[in-house]
Amino acid sequence: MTSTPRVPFVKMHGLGNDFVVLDGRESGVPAVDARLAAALADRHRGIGCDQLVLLEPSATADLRMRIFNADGSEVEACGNATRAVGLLLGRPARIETLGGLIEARPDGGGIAVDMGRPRFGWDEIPLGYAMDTLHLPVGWEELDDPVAVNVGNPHVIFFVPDCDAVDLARLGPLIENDPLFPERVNVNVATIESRAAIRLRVWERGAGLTLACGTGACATAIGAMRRGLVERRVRVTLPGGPLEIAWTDDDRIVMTGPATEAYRGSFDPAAFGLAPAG
Ligand SMILES: N[C@@H](CCC[C@H](N)C(=O)O)C(=O)O
Repeated sequence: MTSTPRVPFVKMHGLGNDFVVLDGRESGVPAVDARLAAALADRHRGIGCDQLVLLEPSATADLRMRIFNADGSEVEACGNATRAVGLLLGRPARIETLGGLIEARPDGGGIAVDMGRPRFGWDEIPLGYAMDTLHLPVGWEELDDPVAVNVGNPHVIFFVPDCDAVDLARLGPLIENDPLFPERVNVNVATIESRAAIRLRVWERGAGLTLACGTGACATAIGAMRRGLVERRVRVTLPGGPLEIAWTDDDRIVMTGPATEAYRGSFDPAAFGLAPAG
C-alpha cells in the first residue's frame, strides 16, 4: 500500500491574526482554490486560521504571496501575513501580491513593511457610485460619516468615542455586504486616543472579527491623518497588540510590528479531498 505524502505547513500569526502558510515553491504542495482554502481554515474540521497564505515563485519580485480569507475568497493584501512572510524569509524581500508590489524587511525585533501608496478615489476603493471618500454620506445605526481608503484592499473606517462599545459582530457583516461595496469591505471602528495613538477593532471581509488587521491599521491611520486627527506617525493598538504606522513624505505607508512562528506541521491531503500527487 502506498501512503500519500503529507503536505507541510507553517502556522504563524501577527498579533493573533493567524495564518496557515504553504510554500508552493516546494514540490508536493497542492493547487489552492477557494474550497481547499476554506477547508484548511476551518477551526473544527481543518487546521484553523483567519487567512491561508500560499507562497509561489515570481517573475517580478523575490516571491509571490497569495492570500485567501477563511471563507475561501482570494484577496489583494494582508499586512500581518506580510510581516509573517518577512519573518520566514529573514531578509529584505520584494513581494508580489494581487494588490501590488510590497517590501518587507527585518527591523529591530519585528518586521517593517512598505505597503505602497494609499488610494482614495471612489472607484479605487471601490464604491458602487461616486461620492466623497473622506466623508461618506452614509450610516448604519450609530456608525456614520466613515472614511474609505484602499491600501491594497478596501477599508471603511468609523471614528467613534469608544470602539469597544460597538456591536461589531452584528454591524460588521451588515456593512461588509452592503451593495455600496461591490467587492465587499473590511470594517474598522476606531477611537482617537491622542495625536499619536489610535485604538482599533476590525471586522474583516471574509474572516469576521480578528485580533488584529495590519491593512486595517494602515487604512485607519491614513484615514485619521487625512482628517487631521493624528500626526503622520501613529501607534494603532488592536485587541492583539500595537502596530506603528507611518505615512512617508513620498506617499508610502510603512507598517512596523511583530510576527510569530507558532509551529510547523503537515496535513494529509486525502483528508481534504485531494488526490495523491503524481
Ligand atoms: N488580516 C489581514 C487582512 C486580510 C484580508 C482582508 N480580510 C480582506 O478581505 O481584504 C491584514 O492583516 O491586513
